Amino acid sequence: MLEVKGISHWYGERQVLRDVTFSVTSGHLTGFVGANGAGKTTTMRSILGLIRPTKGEVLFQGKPISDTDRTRFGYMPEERGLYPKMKVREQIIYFAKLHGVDGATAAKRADELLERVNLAERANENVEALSLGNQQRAQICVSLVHEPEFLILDEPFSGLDPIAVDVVLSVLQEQAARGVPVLFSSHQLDVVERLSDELVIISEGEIKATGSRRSLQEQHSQGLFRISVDDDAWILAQDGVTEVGREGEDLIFRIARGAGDDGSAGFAGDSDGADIDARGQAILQEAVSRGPVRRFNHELVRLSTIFKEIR
Ligand SMILES: Nc1ncnc2c1ncn2[C@@H]1O[C@H](COP(=O)(O)OP(=O)(O)OP(=O)(O)O)[C@@H](O)[C@H]1O
Repeated sequence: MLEVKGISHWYGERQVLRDVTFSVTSGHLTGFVGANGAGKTTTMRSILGLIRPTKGEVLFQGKPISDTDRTRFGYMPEERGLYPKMKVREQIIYFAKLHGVDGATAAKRADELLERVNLAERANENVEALSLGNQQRAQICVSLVHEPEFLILDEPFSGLDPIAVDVVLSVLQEQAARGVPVLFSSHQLDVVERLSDELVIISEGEIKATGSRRSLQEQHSQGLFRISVDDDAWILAQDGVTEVGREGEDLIFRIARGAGDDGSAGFAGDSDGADIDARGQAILQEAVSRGPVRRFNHELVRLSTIFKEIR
């Protein structure tokens, strides 16, 4: 496990990280999400020892992280780090040797990895001859060739086509399944929603939320419902009910906490989750009495909505 503890960082007068604290555990992918300039790269560079944060520390397996630990990390930098004029396979072998892997093992692993990311046919081309997506596949091979104990990837999915996203994703999932903690940053919420099990959300240098994607979504989904009926105007006229969006014939609406105390939709009283659910049920019953209900369910909030709410 890797723990980031209370990291704050200033560039000159400007504070860009504020008491950043989170951990990355093994067995799954952790998505590090934030808008451009939120502080993801600065945090990752602090973990890697490429910058020394003004305050705070990073622990690996419970101890302050050392340079030796870091040689066992795999890193994919945002600016990518390949030599344009070197052949793809040679380059993977070169980086493996830099990490102390012997030549024969490096060659074997390079071939396996190139096969794995569907790049074997391009193995003997110069990096600069490859598309950006293929360069990224090569970069993934470089970050994995020394069989790292921790993987840290800065925007590994940006600029990839859907097939390449699936290839990179399955490679990362294999690593996670091997027990390697994987931290990847992204500003693409749709990608993160699909890919990561654990989330760390950062905004303007501050951690806004951490936890499993599912539990964060559930936490932010209280009072959110989806219904499909012929006429739904009466629902939106209820106290505390607001429209969140529409998809086809479906209305997605939220019942506010503490709403309905005037008795609308039948319920007064406490503002807890059970009460909101009861109000949802009351709306369903009324909808059924008014005509056919094609769909009614609790709606799980999209990550993009959570992101807007907590930012
Ligand atoms: N070397 C530097 N000197 C001064 N300011 C910097 C430096 N590097 C980054 N910053 C600033 O620090 C803030 C955080 O940047 P950082 O690159 O960590 O964000 P990010 O979340 O990775 O963004 P992006 O998604 O755009 O890469 C930004 O406002 C950025 O302009």
